[in-house]
Amino acid sequence: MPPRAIKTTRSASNDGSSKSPRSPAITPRTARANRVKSREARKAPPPPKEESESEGEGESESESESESERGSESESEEDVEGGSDDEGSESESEEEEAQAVKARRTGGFTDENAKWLKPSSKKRAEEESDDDDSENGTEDDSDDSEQSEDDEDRSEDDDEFAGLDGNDSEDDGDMEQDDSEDDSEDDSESSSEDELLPIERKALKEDARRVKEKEDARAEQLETNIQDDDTYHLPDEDDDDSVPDLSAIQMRIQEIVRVLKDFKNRRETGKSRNDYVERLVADLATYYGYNSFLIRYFLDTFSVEETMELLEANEQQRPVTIRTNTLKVRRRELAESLINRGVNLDPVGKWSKVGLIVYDSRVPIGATPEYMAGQYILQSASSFLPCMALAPQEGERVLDMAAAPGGKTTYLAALMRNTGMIFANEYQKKRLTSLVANLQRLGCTNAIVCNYDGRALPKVIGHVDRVLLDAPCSGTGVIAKDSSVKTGKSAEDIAKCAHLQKELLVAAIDCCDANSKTGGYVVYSTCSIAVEENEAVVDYILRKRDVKIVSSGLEFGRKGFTSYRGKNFHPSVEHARRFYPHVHNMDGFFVCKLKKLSNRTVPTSNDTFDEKRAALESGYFGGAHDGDARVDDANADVASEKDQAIEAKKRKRVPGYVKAALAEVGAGSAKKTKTAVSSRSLPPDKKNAKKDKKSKGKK
Ligand SMILES: C[S@@+](CC[C@H](N)C(=O)[O-])C[C@H]1O[C@@H](n2cnc3c(N)ncnc32)[C@H](O)[C@@H]1O
Repeated sequence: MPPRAIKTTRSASNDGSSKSPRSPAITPRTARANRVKSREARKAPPPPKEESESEGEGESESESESESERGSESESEEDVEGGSDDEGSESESEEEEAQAVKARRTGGFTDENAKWLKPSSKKRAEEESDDDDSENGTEDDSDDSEQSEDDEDRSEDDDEFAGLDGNDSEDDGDMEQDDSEDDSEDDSESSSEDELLPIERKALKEDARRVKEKEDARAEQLETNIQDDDTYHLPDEDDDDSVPDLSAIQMRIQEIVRVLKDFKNRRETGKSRNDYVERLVADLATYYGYNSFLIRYFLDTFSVEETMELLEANEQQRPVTIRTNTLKVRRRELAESLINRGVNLDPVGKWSKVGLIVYDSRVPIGATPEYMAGQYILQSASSFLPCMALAPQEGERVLDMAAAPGGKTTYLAALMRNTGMIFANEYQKKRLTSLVANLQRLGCTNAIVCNYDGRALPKVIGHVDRVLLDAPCSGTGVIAKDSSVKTGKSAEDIAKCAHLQKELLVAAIDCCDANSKTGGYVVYSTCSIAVEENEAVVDYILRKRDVKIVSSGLEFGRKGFTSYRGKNFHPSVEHARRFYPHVHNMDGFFVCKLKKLSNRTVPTSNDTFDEKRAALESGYFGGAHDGDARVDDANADVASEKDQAIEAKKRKRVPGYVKAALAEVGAGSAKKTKTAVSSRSLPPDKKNAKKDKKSKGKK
């Protein structure tokens, strides 16, 4: 039978996110929003399938995992089976069938990734908002460069309101007239009125009163907007504990964002930027249900507009994606089988040959015969990326250091066509069951499951050709999946994760054989968007081991940060890739590929000379607290005592590349500059203490 067209009964456009069979999670924000009376009336009824599925997912993901245990996957059987049961009950209308036939005739994979990569165009707030154009005007501003457009929107809105104002007064007049007419009608008892029952007359009056009330409210809002056009008066802190008025908070958020965009002209005299930002932090935290730490963190990492986009994207579920297990079936064959079962799907995009996006399905996608037979696995699209970056070769020895539930291990096995050997390690015993189950279901016969703390592995398995470290993390990239992250993560949690991640990455590098004929690569990934867990970790490893960052070969994704809040990272960190829910409509992810240059446990290779010198010139060694942090980190390393001794010796010497680089930038003697660097890097209080000590000594 010739392969049939894949485009089928999809009734909506290919933008993925809002058409996904997964429901939006019931987040604190949406739950609260439901309580806001003014919104209730406007809310579209949710699709019937939503509740059960999001609950299922929530349950499976809120398993008592500490942040260091958090998995980014939804491959476990429970997750999957919670999936699409209700979809099975969806009745098929004739119209749908007709559309299906039509779509089938059009034929073939569409592979239009661009469409799918865009998050759903309509933002939730917009969907929920009423027809108030002033709100829409502001929220439509998703682009950083849209300041002027925003202003345009504003003025249009204002015009529209101005029109309304005029109408309003007319309406008011009419209203009053109506009222008086009503009254006079009541008095004169016209013939039609005569026919009305008293209760009907009362209802008519009530209707008229409501219309008037609505018009008054609009007029009032218009006035507010006109006032706000120039400056926005920041209201005093809410200090009552009553249920927050989300509509008011939403309006205030918009106003504050508007002020921050043109602070000079729009701020209230006497209020600082910080006053506005702090209010914004509090309002966003209330509106979206986060702790203020995380909101502040996002605002420190992204622009205000981008933070808002991220927060909105976190309110929507990502599209459901599956990965074809090419050990058992080709994607086209799988797609055909699933289409025959009533699954509406498409390829995820040109960048993947194995991924399919599932729009909706008449059968539970985690319980089809094809699923049971291991022809596919439910896997988030961003989880494909680290495996693609690692690109394991047939016959190699590969280590997957943190493997459960096995989404990536099974992909590695498929890429290696079940040849060579994969060490699939998982530290948590209880997670081994899902790992083993997935390996068995998908028919991976080249994997050995082991149960070690990843940090101990260099002593256990020695050298392999490639290592994947999909590290345990804070999960700040997968908030749409696990809303507990919104309130459950603190700066301390992120610091703890970062510490473990550094130790695991040192071990990952030590397990990798720099002399491998085909490999010598390590891929580091997380489902966090926190810089401390990503760029800071790979920047650290550049100083700890003889490695360099290389291109991951991934076609898309944003560059890694080379500086963050006053800290400079090694310039090559830009080769790392960041993926975001609001940009790529994927789970937030970080992927970095490293090439091991030698098996030494200290970074001595000449290959890194240029990068280091460039880094030095760009202030890599000169950041305020950076210098200290680097030395502290070095002491906290898990390297052997011997390595540490070698390193201490090295630190006493001024390395050649430092001398050369310093000479090049015209600094005095290396010794002098070194002292200068170390004292510059002391925090002010320590500097003063040092001064005090000196002057005391002199006395
Ligand atoms: C992000 S999840 C891995 C997801 C997996 N790679 C996949 O694609 O299915 C991180 C895993 O690291 C495990 N883990 C936590 N601490 C570890 C350690 N010290 N050594 C090894 N694994 C650890 C967690 O239990 C968790 O299963």
